[in-house]
Amino acid sequence: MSDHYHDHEELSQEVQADLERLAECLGQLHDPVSGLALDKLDAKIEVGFEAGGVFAGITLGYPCAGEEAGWRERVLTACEPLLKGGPLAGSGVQFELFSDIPANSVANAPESLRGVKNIVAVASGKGGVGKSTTAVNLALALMTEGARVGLLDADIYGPSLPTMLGTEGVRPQVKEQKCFVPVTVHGIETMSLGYLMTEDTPAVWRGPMASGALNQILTQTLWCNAKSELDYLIVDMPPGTGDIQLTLAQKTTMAGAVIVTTPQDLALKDAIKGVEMFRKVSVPVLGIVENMALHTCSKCGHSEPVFGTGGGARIAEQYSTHLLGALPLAQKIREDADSGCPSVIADPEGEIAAFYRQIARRMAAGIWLNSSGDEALPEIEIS
Ligand SMILES: Nc1ncnc2c1ncn2[C@@H]1O[C@H](COP(=O)(O)OP(=O)(O)OP(=O)(O)O)[C@@H](O)[C@H]1O
Repeated sequence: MSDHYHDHEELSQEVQADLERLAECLGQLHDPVSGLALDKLDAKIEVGFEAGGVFAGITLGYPCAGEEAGWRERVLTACEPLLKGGPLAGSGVQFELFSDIPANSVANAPESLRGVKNIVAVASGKGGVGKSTTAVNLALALMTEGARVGLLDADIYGPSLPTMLGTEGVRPQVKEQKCFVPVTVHGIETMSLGYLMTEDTPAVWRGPMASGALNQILTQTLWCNAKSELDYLIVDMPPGTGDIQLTLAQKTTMAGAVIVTTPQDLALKDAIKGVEMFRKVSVPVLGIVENMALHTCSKCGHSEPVFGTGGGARIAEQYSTHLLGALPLAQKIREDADSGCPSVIADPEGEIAAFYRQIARRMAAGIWLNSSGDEALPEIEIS
């Protein structure tokens, strides 16, 4: 991890001792996403004293811009007792939150995927449950939390990403006659079979031939270059749990999978098949997203669980995974997706964007925990 602060002054022993105590206090603060104390996580804590002020830095392994204000408050509260007396008395505190996202990529990945740190599948056992809407908003939410994100629309039966991102009719550039350059939109890098289809694309191409084309855009898209890498590549998987899904999961060596479901029984049965499919190929299931969980009447404000309740949580418990979050059945989610400006971008401060950002942080924290093991100790640096 990079050092954010450096030695500037010789510190007295008293100041050193207080900074050590401060680092210890910060180590006991709980990360709200994983629920674990920093000293149980592979976090980095930096404390220092310079020009009469204390600085404190915390580095987490997932993008967490939305948690900054909360962390600032907790850190300032933790610092308070040490600033009441002793050598640090009366000092101001400068706090910064950083993220350093670990890579779960593999050595034998195709060249174009080598700079991609984490590939995450968004899948559903059943069609029409809102998998693409979730994948698009999740990718954008990770970006707004501070990550560099790519989104691959692998839904060969009906690529919907161009509609949801307002990129219909866009054609990706081709570099050196062999690689596609992803289309940058709303701050993320995107690629879709939809960018290569025209209205005249024969239906057959959408079936068996499309799976060949899918393999091609996966391995021949320039997701990264020498100057940049992607923290996450979100793959909007084709619905179902057939051979295409299985091959894709195996071929790309994924950091994890997110299963989208609605709460009704039929969708839940299919979601279980999805969980089992990823288990079979040793892809960790990062959690379940329950979509269209509650409907709130826009006239009277009454909320109803149209498709039943608690199904996502039950599967999560049964299969020892997490319920990452639940989205309401909201006209706004559909309207935003249809208009090419998904809710996370259309209303970044709104309640729906907050749901997606929370899901994104939970998912990314899950990848971090998987890659570091829960019991890793924090790196503490005092300067
Ligand atoms: N939470 C929601 N509230 C309201 N509408 C939603 C919600 N989630 C998705 N939708 C709408 O439901 C429809 C289906 O969503 P989407 O295309 O994301 O599903 P999918 O599971 O990817 O479908 P497919 O299997 O066909 O690819 C879209 O019109 C979308 O805007």
